[in-house]
Amino acid sequence: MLTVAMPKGRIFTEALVLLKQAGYEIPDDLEHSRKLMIDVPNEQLRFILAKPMDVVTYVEHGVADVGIAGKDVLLEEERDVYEMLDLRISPCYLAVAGLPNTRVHPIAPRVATKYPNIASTYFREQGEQVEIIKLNGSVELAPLIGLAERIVDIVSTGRTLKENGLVELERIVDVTSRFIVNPVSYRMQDRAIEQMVDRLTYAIEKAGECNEN
Ligand SMILES: Nc1ncnc2c1ncn2[C@@H]1O[C@H](COP(=O)(O)OP(=O)(O)OP(=O)(O)O)[C@@H](O)[C@H]1O
Ligand SMILES: O=P(O)(O)OC[C@H]1O[C@H](OP(=O)(O)OP(=O)(O)O)[C@H](O)[C@@H]1O
Repeated sequence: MLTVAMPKGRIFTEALVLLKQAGYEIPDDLEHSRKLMIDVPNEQLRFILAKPMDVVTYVEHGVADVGIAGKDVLLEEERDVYEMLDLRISPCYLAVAGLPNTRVHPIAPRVATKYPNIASTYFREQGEQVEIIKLNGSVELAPLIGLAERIVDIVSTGRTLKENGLVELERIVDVTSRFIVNPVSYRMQDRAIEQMVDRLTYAIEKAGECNEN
């Protein structure tokens, strides 16, 4: 049996569509109950439902063999997992944003973000020294209230930036969800995992063809 760590929230629905396209039987419980661990004996799968940032932790520790995680999460913390597939779902990107005509503080520029590592690497590569302020959400609030001049955050439709009067300043990196695998599971359960990779690859290609038409 393979244990699959699924991210609750935004990615979940799109991931289920992909799994269904790959021909997996998805029980109603997975979509509609509050259960966090659901077995699908016919498929030899156990699903666990975790916060998106925690999926990688479950897979890294081997309590889940495989999982689905945003590239943003994988970039933020270096983890010992294999990234096997770009599932091409939940697309968005990480960007630097601020109020229009943002004046960066000359001595102590501050950047608020949920992604302190990605942000500090980015500004270091740009040759800019900044103070990173870690937030857990509602990051767009920071420039409005004077906590930081700039933010690094996810942009998808751009609606949150727009409705808060912020503008995108620089685009950092594109993000989609990835299929990740525990390295030991990959050795011990290679056939089952390869089969899942093949089925998902087929579903990704099928979804790609549908988008083209
Ligand atoms: N507009 C978006 N905002 C945030 N994440 C997005 C967006 N579009 C796609 N994603 C992807 O979804 C993942 C986050 O999903 P979600 O927002 O459900 O989790 P979360 O932010 O951890 O949840 P919560 O808001 O409950 O803390 C990201 O890691 C990213 O890969
Ligand atoms: O470009 P958009 O389509 O508006 O999406 C981007 C927004 O969505 C996410 O926030 P979320 O709703 O997850 O809330 P959070 O700020 O609490 O993380 C993200 O952090 C942005 O704020």
